[in-house]
Amino acid sequence: KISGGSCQKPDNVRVSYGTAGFRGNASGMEYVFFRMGMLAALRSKLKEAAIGVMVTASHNPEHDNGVKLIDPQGEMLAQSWESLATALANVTNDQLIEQLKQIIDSQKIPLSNTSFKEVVALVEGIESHKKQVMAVLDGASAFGATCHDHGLLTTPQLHYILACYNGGDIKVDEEHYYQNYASAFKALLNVVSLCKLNPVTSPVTVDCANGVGAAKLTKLAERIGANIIDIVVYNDGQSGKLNENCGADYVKVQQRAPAGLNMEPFHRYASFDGDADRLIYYTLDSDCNFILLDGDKIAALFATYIRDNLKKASINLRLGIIQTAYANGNSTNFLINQQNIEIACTPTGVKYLHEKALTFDIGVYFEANGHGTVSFSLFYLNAAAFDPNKSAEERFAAKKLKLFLDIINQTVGDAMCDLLAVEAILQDKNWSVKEWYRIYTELPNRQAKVQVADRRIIETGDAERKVILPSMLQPAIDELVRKYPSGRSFVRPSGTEDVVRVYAEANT
Ligand SMILES: CC(=O)N[C@H]1[C@@H](OP(=O)(O)O)O[C@H](CO)[C@@H](O)[C@@H]1O
Repeated sequence: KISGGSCQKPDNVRVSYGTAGFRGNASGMEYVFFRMGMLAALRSKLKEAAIGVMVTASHNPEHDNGVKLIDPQGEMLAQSWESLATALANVTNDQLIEQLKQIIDSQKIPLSNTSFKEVVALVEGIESHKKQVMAVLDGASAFGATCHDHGLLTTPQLHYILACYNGGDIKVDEEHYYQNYASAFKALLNVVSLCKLNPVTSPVTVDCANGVGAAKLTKLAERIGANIIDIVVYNDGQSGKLNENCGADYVKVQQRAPAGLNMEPFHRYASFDGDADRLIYYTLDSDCNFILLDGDKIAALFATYIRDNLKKASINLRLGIIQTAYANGNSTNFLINQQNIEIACTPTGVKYLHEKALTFDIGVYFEANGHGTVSFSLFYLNAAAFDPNKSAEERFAAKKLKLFLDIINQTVGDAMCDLLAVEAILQDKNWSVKEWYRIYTELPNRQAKVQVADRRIIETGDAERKVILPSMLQPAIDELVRKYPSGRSFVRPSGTEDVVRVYAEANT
């Protein structure tokens, strides 16, 4: 009763599966994992046993209308999401589990390892991350992969561990991550505080969006030591819901603090997103106006710090900043006109920024929403830090820069590492958040999303800054924008949600 689907997966998982256990409330990757896991579970554990009701669903809603529901005799029961929902409404989880049990009993299938109870757990609906982990482990084991389950991690921690693993360090684990970045941070602070009379010791309060970052940041802070950095964790997930009125995206888009956070002027506040790959800072000015220090400002801080130290070390490397259309116009002006730093603009999505960053010797890339990092090779800096032909001052700047870059997680934007990097620069420059946000003033801006019948009719060009189709749209935007000094606006279909995003900024 295995029926073809159109998931673009390797041959042995090409058929995409779920069972009637799918109640229509899983979505996106969760559903893909769920289907893969169920496929593997069914094929390997139940030996392709017939099952009362099967669903095949396609990745692509244009194929097969997205979904099919077939009974064991091959009879088509439903062929659209709507009819599926109706058909499934008559099958309870209990009934499905009962069916699975009967199949197992009747076929006398020996169950091993991850077994029937996990299939049942998938069907019953347990915490989503456990479902996903089991589904992936099951799916991967079924086609012979060796799996290492590292438990709950932030997204960047997982990237870090994988990068170490691919680099040959197969024993690497979560603790390795903390030790690596805690010691890198301490090493830089050791160097910078020696030449400073008045270290910045005020706390930084971090809204962890009630996500996985809370527990991980607490561990990292413990490894560094409270005498070196004072991190207060807010929204640690004990009571609030993930991303509900909090988190980096909420703060960035709403331009306001997470609910319930009592802020003091000029204190430092930061927000992670749920999986801790985005970071933004914010504070209040003396009139209690909310001041956002987003990905653009973090990029500007990183890039100017790197540039200044490259100069002091007399190292000639090509430094670039990569932005997207969402970068505030004044951040672009500041970097190009005042700082003379090279800028590139790519379409939205860190994979594009990352790729472009690699074309520079040192590439600083950030989306305005706080997702970003730095790509570099330490080769020149290591050499310069020990070059006897350089002056002590030059060697010192090279060493400092190397220590700074040691704090960066190059594999992907990492809220924890980026936080440490910001804190280290502020310490080194003896800056409060006030000096930092004053490097330039953002143009006032708004971001909105609009539901349309079919977002795919909008095609963009020039790194998503111009609409190509429908052809009447760009002239209409231009006409509106012309009315406002420093006005800029663009429209693009989202790549992750069924909406069209609209961005606008201007002098007022
Ligand atoms: C304006 C905005 O924040 N867009 C986000 C969002 O993409 P959209 O294609 O705009 O839906 O999700 C992406 C993935 O997280 C992120 O990389 C990107 O920056």
